[in-house]
Amino acid sequence: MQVSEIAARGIALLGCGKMGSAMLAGWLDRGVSPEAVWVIDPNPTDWLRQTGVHINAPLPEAGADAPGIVLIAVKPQMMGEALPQLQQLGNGETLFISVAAGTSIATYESLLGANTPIVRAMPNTPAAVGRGITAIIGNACASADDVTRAETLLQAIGQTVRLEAEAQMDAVTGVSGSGPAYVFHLIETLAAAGEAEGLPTDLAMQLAKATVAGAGALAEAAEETPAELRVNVTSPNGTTQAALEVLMDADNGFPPLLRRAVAAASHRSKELSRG
Ligand SMILES: NC(=O)C1=CN([C@@H]2O[C@H](COP(=O)(O)OP(=O)(O)OC[C@H]3O[C@@H](n4cnc5c(N)ncnc54)[C@H](O)[C@@H]3O)[C@@H](O)[C@H]2O)C=CC1
Ligand SMILES: O=C(O)[C@@H]1CCC=N1
Repeated sequence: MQVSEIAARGIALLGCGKMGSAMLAGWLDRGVSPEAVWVIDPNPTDWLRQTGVHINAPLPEAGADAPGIVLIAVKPQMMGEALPQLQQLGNGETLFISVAAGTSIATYESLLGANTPIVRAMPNTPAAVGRGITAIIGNACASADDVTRAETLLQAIGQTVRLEAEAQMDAVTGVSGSGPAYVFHLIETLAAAGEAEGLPTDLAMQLAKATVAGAGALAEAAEETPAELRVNVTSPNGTTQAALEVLMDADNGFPPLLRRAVAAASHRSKELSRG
């Protein structure tokens, strides 16, 4: 199934910030007609205005002309204000897809009606360059076709994976949803450490960015596991071993630090779902 076929019945996009605009850009690149997209956002950007999509125009009414898909990409805190205008499309043919962190399927069912097909998704910001990864799960009303349509739409911004249970979404959010921020912080701190060792600021940042991007690309392309790739860099008694003795320390190294960071993100995701 092509994205343009899925969009033929119309897509309403609620919220067109970082995530919404990455998805919209991916769909338009894949041949979706701007005429098929209705964006609702009180702060349309210049980029959005020049796409030719409908902006804050009245949505086609519920029934035969209703959009086939509503994609919700507002902040969880804005949901109470933003969602009521779409309630009339609940309990019908329209498939709702949400990328909001910590907003549970049960919350949408209570707002839109228990007979509403809903797919909950968790993308990440490398979506902006088509390199995101999005985990998805449908509710009991979502048919196999609904989940496939959601998956195809989200593949416009990168890979997708299907979850077995909604409960996995909190851990997914802690690993891949928030994960790009951990990697960006790794780049910042690697560059700062290079500067502390005497490198000029720009050179240290260039080295740190290229190292993280190159290692990421190698980890994805190589047949070896990340652990094997790590061993390949590490000469006995060499420089890498000296660094890894610090980083792999069981009490103060990466393992307990990342364990705590991912647990904190997952915990916050659970708190958000409780409202
Ligand atoms: N940024 C990230 O790394 C990720 C974000 N998400 C989720 O994606 C959703 C959107 O996040 P971002 O795009 O980062 O936020 P953002 O702040 O860039 O975009 C939110 C958009 O919603 C619009 N908005 C505010 N009130 C509205 C209303 N009443 N009706 C319609 N639109 C309204 C804002 O004008 C803004 O353009 C959030 O729910 C977040 O949890 C999910 C995964 C990763
Ligand atoms: O920080 C957040 O809550 C969102 C969800 C995942 C990434 N950003």
